[in-house]
Amino acid sequence: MRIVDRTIVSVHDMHKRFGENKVLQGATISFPKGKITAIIGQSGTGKSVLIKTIIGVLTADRGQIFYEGEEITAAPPERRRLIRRNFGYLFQDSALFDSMNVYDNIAFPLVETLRMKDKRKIRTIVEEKLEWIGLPGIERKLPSELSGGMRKRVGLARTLALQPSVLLFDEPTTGLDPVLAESINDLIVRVNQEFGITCILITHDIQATFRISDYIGFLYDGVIQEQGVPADLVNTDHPVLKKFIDNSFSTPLEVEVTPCPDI
Ligand SMILES: Nc1ncnc2c1ncn2[C@@H]1O[C@H](COP(=O)(O)OP(=O)(O)OP(=O)(O)O)[C@@H](O)[C@H]1O
Repeated sequence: MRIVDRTIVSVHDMHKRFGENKVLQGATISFPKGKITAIIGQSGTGKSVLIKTIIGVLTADRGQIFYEGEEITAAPPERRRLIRRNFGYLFQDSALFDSMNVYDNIAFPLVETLRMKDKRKIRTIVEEKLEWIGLPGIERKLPSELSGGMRKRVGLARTLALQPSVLLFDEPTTGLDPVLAESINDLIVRVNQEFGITCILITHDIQATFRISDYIGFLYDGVIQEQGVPADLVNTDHPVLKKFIDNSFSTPLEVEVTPCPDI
């Protein structure tokens, strides 16, 4: 494993089972600060479960999660809640409130989570974020009036309004046509480059993953089997990962191989 960047979030020896279904069986992974890291693996291997334990939607049976060196899993509930404010999450279905227009959807967490009261400030943030996602002026629209790609963008605007340090994306391009999927991938790169936000990504779009990620972790059998820069994974000796990558690419994969010092 080659990681040369400072870690912001790490998961150590994570275990999670649902009845007899042992999903995570000692998963350990580090997420370098200010980088894009993707978790790949076959369907049903527990990628969503892993990121849901990171943001606290699911509670792990065993294991530790650290943020900036502080163990979230050992922190008292109030402290845990505060630390997790640094995390944003873009749900697969964007999770917008259907009965609220775009403005209220984006303003909602500012009022509810940050207890912001200054209406002018809230308006400025909402307008800024809509501008940034390339959809200015849609404040009055309802989610039902938006396309799938637009809903994803609005979901992203809402998450960005809270200024997270770490943003987790669960299948951000699923259900979108290739052009829209590409535009969402571009936005992930922009989120990372313009705001320096650490991005954690799970996706079935393996081609895009290898293109936009700085690091990739391969989850199999409840464990992160390998983590490294894309070129490391392409050149893996791990038979299952090798097969997974071969099956994911119909055309030969081109990954720029840059020298990367070992630590
Ligand atoms: N809340 C839950 N209750 C019971 N079982 C669950 C729950 N959430 C996930 N699972 C099970 O955990 C396993 C891993 O699911 P998960 O959604 O994390 O897989 P995944 O790797 O993200 O798959 P995909 O790539 O298809 O989205 C599956 O067998 C799933 O049925």
